[in-house]
Amino acid sequence: MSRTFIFLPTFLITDIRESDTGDVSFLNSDRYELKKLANGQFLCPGFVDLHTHAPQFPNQGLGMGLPLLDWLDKYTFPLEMRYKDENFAKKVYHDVVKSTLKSGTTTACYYGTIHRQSTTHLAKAASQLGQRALVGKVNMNRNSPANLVESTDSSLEDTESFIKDVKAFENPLVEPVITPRFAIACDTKLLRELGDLAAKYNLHVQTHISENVDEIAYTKELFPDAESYAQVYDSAGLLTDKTILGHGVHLTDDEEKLIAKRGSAVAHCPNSNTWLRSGICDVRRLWRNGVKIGLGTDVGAGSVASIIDAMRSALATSTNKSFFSADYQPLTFHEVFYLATLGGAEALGKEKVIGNFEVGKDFDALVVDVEKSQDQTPSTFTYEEHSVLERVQKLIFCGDNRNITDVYVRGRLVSTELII
Ligand SMILES: Nc1nc2[nH]cnc2c(=O)[nH]1
Ligand SMILES: [Zn+2]
Repeated sequence: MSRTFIFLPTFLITDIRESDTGDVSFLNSDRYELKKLANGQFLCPGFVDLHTHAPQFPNQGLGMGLPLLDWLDKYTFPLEMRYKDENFAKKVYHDVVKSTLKSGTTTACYYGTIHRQSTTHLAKAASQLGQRALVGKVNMNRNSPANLVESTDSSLEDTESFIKDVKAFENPLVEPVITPRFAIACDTKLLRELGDLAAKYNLHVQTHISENVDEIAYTKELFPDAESYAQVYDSAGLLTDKTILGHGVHLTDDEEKLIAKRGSAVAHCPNSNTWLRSGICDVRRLWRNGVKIGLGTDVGAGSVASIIDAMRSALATSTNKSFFSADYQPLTFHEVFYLATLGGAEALGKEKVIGNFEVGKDFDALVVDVEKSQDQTPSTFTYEEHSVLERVQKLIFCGDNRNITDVYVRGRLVSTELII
């Protein structure tokens, strides 16, 4: 049975429905575009990727198995240095945005590099290709290779210029985000001034927290007076209800409660946590402590840029955790689907705009196709009798980009431009 969906030029989801008799002739006007879903297709809310590094895409799949700090030195920092070259950045970033859109990511939180102009190219690519995006110029003023260390003043000046550059696009879908890399790479003064900038411009903040045990030990050495890693960010005014903290694998209960109290969110990045052997994040404990959570791909520590993979990895890691903790209930496919959509929207405070198809929200949507096909385009094997819920399971457990036929952001079909 195919069904008719109605797309309105307002870009909003409306409550106009096909009449009971199936008569849609009243819609034969220029105001509406009718699309019939083919057998096996269903509409899915667009995915939210809460944490990914656009400059690291060329390194996908490299250095897996190294611990975080060695991986940064050996693979990540040498690549990020190359983004001093704006032409290199422009080319990579265009492909990155095309690739994440093709993966069904309608909203992405991107880290750039320390380079202001190159990171502006990333924001421009998202703006031109129609993605909803939060884009951050990374701040680093210590404990990093010389080519990636900024002075405190230039880091702040460039960040403020970057904010103005992105705001000048006047695209409500693309926002600058304050992005201290992590506490190891930023001193107290820089962190505090970045907290002030976030408040001055009412911006989101993104950074890393408690991903790896050596990282936590080094942070404690650098901030001996802080009660905890979370406290370092909190003292700088960086824990707000617009903050997204990447990972949070080894947070204590007290830290989780502080994060919840401030209204900050955690980006759960299970693929990355596996390949850098960082650990297994206890999503249920974060929920119990009241922390908002969504999913992140964390490319290039994560090897796959797709939130479908992030859902599958979240299921796999929580299942593995349950083997060793008898009372641990693995996540369900319903729960990871929530994390990939509405959970991500709530983490960003955008739940009134995106995350599902409630009337009045923007139409950020994917046409998903899980029907078996001669030409092997979709990657699943499905018969007509499979219900929509079964098709959703197939997408999560066996699907990939080939199952995403169309991508809409705020009612605009963006996937037609995505032939890479
Ligand atoms: N996974 C990951 N963790 C980090 N911590 C600081 N920088 C990074 C990064 O680029 N990737
Ligand atoms: Zn990261």
